[in-house]
Amino acid sequence: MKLTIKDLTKTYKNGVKAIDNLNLEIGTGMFGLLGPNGAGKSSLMRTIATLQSPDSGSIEFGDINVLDDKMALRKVLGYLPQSFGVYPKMSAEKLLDYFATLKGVKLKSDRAALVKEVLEITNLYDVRKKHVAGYSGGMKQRFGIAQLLLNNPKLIIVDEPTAGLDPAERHRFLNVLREVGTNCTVIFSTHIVDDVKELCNEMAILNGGRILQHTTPTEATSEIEGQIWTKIIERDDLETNEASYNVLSSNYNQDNTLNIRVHALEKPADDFISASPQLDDVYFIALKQDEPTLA
Ligand SMILES: Nc1ncnc2c1ncn2[C@@H]1O[C@H](COP(=O)(O)OP(=O)(O)OP(=O)(O)O)[C@@H](O)[C@H]1O
Repeated sequence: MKLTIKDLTKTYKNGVKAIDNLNLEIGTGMFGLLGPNGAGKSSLMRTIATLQSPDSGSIEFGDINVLDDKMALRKVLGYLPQSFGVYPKMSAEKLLDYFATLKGVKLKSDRAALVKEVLEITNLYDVRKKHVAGYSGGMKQRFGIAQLLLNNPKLIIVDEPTAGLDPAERHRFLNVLREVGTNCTVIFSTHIVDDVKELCNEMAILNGGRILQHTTPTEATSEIEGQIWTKIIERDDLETNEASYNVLSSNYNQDNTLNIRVHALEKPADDFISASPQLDDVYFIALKQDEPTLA
């Protein structure tokens, strides 16, 4: 099912325009919404999830008019917010069984089968007897996914789920999402470029409430093939280089020198060497092009 967002705008009471005339189409699979802090990712996700209303625009999911029929969307939605509640001292298995009861699954055996299934998908089956309150951050995030899977959602929205997870937990979480994303639409927001690179078949870069680029990771990197250049410089020379070249990023080497990456259609100077484009380059180019130019 396709999610279609048209001319969406949201200005908060304090005057911040968090969503600025945004248009986007999202199909089945993993969709990555990439943007820096304050780009408007949470605002957009909360709006799609019917938790807040936009000032204008429309959102459709399949044949559901999301803004007119919030209940219809909620029936097929699974939403994992950036941070979510405190859990009681109850085992994951019991808590999920309780949620399944609330959802109306009357037969104990049906609930047991459903709970087992979602625990297995989220890799929590082995720790099903442990209290959720004692789970690590990553396990809690996966439990959040288990909980929303009980509803068999068609649209899953996860807001910055990997923030604060250690690398191993992050990988486990991404693997779970990858599996879940095979048969529904998953929108996943992050400011971590690698999350999108590893997981998403489609992506959009968001900044200032606007979509700067809607693309696929492969297409985006191949478009800037031959335009990325690197050079090793002394730390103190960064400012000079920034003044002369379009420096996208700089990373320290062990000897305290810097490795800079520059975007240019042609080799900027003899001491640069060509580098293969990465998704980070795509992201930084998009953000730099969006910077207000000083008149
Ligand atoms: N309830 C609110 N009232 C007023 N301003 C808000 C509100 N929520 C968000 N904002 C502002 O709207 C802009 C977009 O915020 P939003 O949280 O949607 O961005 P984000 O991309 O999710 O960023 P982050 O990663 O920091 O959560 C920011 O300038 C933020 O300060």
